[in-house]
Amino acid sequence: MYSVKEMFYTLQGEGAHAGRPAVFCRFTGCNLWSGREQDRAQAICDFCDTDFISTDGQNGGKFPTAESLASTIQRFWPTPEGKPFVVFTGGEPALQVDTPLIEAMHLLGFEIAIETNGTRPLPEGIDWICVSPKGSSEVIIEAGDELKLVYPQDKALPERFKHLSFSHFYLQPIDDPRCPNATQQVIDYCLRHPRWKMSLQTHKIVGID
Ligand SMILES: C[S@@+](CC[C@H](N)C(=O)[O-])C[C@H]1O[C@@H](n2cnc3c(N)ncnc32)[C@H](O)[C@@H]1O
Ligand SMILES: Nc1nc2[nH]cc(C(=O)O)c2c(=O)[nH]1
Ligand code: SF4
Ligand SMILES: [Mg+2]
Repeated sequence: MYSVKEMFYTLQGEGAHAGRPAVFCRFTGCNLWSGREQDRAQAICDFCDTDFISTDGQNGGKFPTAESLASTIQRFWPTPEGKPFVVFTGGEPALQVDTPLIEAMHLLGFEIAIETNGTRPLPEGIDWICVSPKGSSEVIIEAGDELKLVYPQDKALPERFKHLSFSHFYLQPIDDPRCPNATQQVIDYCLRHPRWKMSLQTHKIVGID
């Protein structure tokens, strides 16, 4: 059984695929925060910008099989032309994405991306792996396509991750009222350490999902 908060068709806002049309499938639940505001201050990840509790979002629900979830995702793709693209996110999608779901999406011709905190194993076959480390948590996914670190984080400094095997290294300004100058801090860090690039949350800038 897969538990999905919401699904929608939009442009990927972040990272190397920013601007690319994609179906977003947001799973419920996370291993680094309960999702409840009263638990935020104690959470390993305390700056999350997302509601991932329960299946009450747009097109959310429970899906008993990989095929039923895959065919629902396919319905959001507008045309048979081109390569359809799905982004699995959450919450923490690594808690639910499994081999049957990867195989079902590939059978429908989809390219598959994941946004993960990197603390849980992933099934084989995901086409684009984005790892976004959180605070003091241990990252076990040490290779992938992009490492996208929310910055600044006291307990997750960029130096800890720069040796890992990723094709792209991004710093994404933290969207948090406690840190109003995060974008300038990212600019300054990238200019001093040019292996890092800036990732902006462009969907928030233009006002789309
Ligand atoms: C909501 S998370 C879900 C996927 C996964 N749990 C993770 O953390 O990567 C999706 C993306 O949003 C980023 N993100 C979450 N809260 C943010 C914030 N306040 N400011 C900037 N990026 C944020 C995460 O780092 C991650 O790259
Ligand atoms: N447009 C858009 N792009 C995104 N990239 C990562 C997102 C996420 O919440 O995982 C996200 C999101 O929520 N919306
Ligand atoms: S790990 Fe991801 S989903 Fe979980 S609380 Fe942090 S940003 Fe949100
Ligand atoms: Mg988001």
